[in-house]
Amino acid sequence: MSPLDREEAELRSVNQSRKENLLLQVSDLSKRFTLHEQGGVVLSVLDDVSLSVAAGECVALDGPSGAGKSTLLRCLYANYRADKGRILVQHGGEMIDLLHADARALLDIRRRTLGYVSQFLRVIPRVPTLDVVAMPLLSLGVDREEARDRAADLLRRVALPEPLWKLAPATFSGGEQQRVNIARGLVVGHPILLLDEPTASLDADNRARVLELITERRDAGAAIVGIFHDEAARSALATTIHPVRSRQEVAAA
Ligand SMILES: Nc1ncnc2c1ncn2[C@@H]1O[C@H](COP(=O)(O)OP(=O)(O)OP(=O)(O)O)[C@@H](O)[C@H]1O
Repeated sequence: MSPLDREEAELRSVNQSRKENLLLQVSDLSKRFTLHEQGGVVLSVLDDVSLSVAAGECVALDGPSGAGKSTLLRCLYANYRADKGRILVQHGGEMIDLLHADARALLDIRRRTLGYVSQFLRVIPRVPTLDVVAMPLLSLGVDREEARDRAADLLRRVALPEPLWKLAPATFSGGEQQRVNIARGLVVGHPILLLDEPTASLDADNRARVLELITERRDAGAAIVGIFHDEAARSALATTIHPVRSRQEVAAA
């Protein structure tokens, strides 16, 4: 393909994204790991993955253990750098390719547009839960009182008992930590959400609360990509199932 043809194809795909209100468009994404400490073995995990997510859609990544679901989610958050392909994200009215975004642009995309709820809570020690949840809003410049009010609303929605709000979450149970993680991940109201097993450690009541929250976000127009091993979560949330099938091709160095 000549540079001119490529430019034209890119323009066509950007215009198409606008028309369909695609918030995330992934094309031909590949990722390999080179295990330098194990003889330089190369593990080919993602091979030409393409998917797109419009406002109000939830794509569930499906595939056996080791297929590359978490790797794909991490690539979409640019935690892992994909080797090839495009990850177009609608940010500030433009489609921006995460693979070519510089550190400053990436930070802004993560602050405003792209939210990620990992499986486990990672926080700065000794910060009270209410501030942990309010922090993403503070980093956007939201006033402290308003940030804390919005954090409190979410902690109420996930039924985290109020006496715990002033404590740091390090000693909380697995399910409590997961609910803090979800509250923090949803507090900004990012238009694109990446969810890695958001209900894995929750009992039935708390799972239902969290699913209701995420469903509300989806129906309000968020574009979601998630891993949901939990069948109840998947059937409540997914509008599309996207199979992930790693070829698990291993090559010697
Ligand atoms: N940082 C890394 N370095 C080397 N290999 C990795 C790395 N991260 C993932 N892998 C490999 O990539 C493959 C896919 O892993 P991944 O965690 O994405 O699978 P998954 O589909 O999410 O599995 P599960 O459902 O068990 O969580 C695995 O073989 C794993 O060993």
